[in-house]
Amino acid sequence: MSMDVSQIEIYKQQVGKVAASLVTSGMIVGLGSGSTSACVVRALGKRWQEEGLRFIGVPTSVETAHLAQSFGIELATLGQCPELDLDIDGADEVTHQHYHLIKGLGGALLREKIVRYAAKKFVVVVDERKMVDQLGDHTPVPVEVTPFGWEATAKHLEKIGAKISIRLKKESKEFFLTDGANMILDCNFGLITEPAQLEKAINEIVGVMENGLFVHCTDEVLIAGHDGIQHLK
Ligand SMILES: O=C(CO)[C@H](O)[C@H](O)COP(=O)(O)O
Repeated sequence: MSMDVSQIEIYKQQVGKVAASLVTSGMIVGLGSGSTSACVVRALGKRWQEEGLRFIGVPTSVETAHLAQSFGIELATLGQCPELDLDIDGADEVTHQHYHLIKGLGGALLREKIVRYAAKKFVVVVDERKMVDQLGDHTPVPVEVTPFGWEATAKHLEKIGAKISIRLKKESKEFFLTDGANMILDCNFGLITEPAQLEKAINEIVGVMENGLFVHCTDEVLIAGHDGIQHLK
């Protein structure tokens, strides 16, 4: 679905504002990564500064931590706050049925998944381009691997059907490294019919830290599009 860049930006800001309205004072909130999550953090920052909203944020990336801190938002680690009331994060693909996700084009999938599973409720924020019938529609599955022996890990991934593209930094030909200093192998499996099985099969491979399939774990989806905001539960 092709769309004007400025229109997409407006959608992200709209959905960010609605997601931020779900946070109430006293909550412990997971703060996702990526450009849509950044809109949520900005909207929360505005509420923090203008309304005196007070909550504790648990960031899923260094970039998100810096953005939240720029508004004065109080942050904690999972060590300090192991149980979250709510986690709000973006996604690269969301299925219409069951709200299964592919995440990790922004490279924060391991921390995002850890934070998600520490939260009682998970709300996903997207624009309508991200909605698909089946995962693998237009996005590979990002797989976070430890750099030691990554070539062997890649061979195992190929054996289960992955066509691999090594994630590089945009500005150079160096390997992209996550906040945890791991590499990302973007794995194209075509259309994914059994996401739960694939999520498990990938994570059984030695050297794999985590993959970007989030299966049966989304509680609500906020979708910004030409009809306004849809709130699916
Ligand atoms: O999973 C993510 C980062 O690891 C992001 O949430 C996902 O890539 C969506 O990003 P954006 O909102 O910029 O499209």
